[in-house]
Amino acid sequence: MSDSTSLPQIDQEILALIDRRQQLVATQLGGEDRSGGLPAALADAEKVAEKISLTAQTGVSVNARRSILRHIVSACYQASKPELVAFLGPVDSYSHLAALEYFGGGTDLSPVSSIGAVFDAVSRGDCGHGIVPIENSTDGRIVDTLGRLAQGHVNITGELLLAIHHNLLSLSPREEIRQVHSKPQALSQCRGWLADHLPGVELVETASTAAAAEAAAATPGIAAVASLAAATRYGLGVVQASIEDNRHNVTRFAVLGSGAPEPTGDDKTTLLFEVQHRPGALADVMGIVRDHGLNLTWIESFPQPGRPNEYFFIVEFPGHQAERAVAGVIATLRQQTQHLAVLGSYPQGRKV
Ligand SMILES: O=C(O)C(=O)C[C@]1(C(=O)O)C=C[C@@H](O)C=C1
Repeated sequence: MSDSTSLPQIDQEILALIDRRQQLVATQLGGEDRSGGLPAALADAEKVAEKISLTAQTGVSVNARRSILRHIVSACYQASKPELVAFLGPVDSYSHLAALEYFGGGTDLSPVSSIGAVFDAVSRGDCGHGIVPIENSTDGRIVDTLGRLAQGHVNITGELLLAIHHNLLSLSPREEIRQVHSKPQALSQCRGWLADHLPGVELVETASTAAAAEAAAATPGIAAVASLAAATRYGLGVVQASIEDNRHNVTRFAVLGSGAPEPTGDDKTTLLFEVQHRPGALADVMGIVRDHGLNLTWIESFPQPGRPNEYFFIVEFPGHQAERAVAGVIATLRQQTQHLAVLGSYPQGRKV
């Protein structure tokens, strides 16, 4: 066989194998919520890529194997149960990078212009899932996300922890930068660096870091705080890489949907509730969680719009609502709090 005939033939064989794989995925998925299994299938594909790479002495790199297999896995899911995933765009925002990591590059991703629009797309059913930032290790909670979670209508079905490295991007050299644009959270995560290196330069808030990159690409003298992927996409120079104040800057993303994932043995549960306006009410809630042997991993309070001195609380702890201890906490809290909502029990997120 000559090279010119063998390569197309191999490509045909690869595609035929992918079709075979997709048919198997379609059979296995049946009526199930496809995204329950997708992150696990992507993780399995990564293990296969690593295992094969250990025995193969030559050939394509581990990274290439990893991304090819991940793409095949998500494309098979997409072909078996098509759906759209909404994220805060435009493309190459951190939310986009989180969506690619969680759902793989074979899933159809739909950019929208705000966090609220992600919630709208999922609650209206235009998109099967959405992904939104919920908490950052430097800057804390993402208020827009908590406000919309409090309104109900969608569940949390998964999470992902993404390492965030910000970059100063521009068409211009540093000395010609007059304005720095970005999402308030990104500006805040770099405020020390910006104060030290660009004192007095105007900071301009945008709807997302990728929207800032678009603005920087349109006008010399404007810089954006955004991802390296955005630099490539929008044709910007990297004036300075890694300008986040905290080297271990991580943003936790919540995956939104309407389903309820099955227990995996490594899950967490998120609850939202109001407590009565009396001394010790919140301490009582914490006591209930402790008495069931559970360890609170997150607690946030935020004001109820239009009701002074009244707060929602959001708490997270390990375990699934199908497990006895978690079910016990939920049942007791239902009696002792107001408007308790289980926002979701879902697999603990991995950090990438
Ligand atoms: O603007 C983006 O690129 C986003 O995806 C949003 C967002 C956020 O609001 O936290 C996500 C991750 C980073 O923390 C900075 C910005």
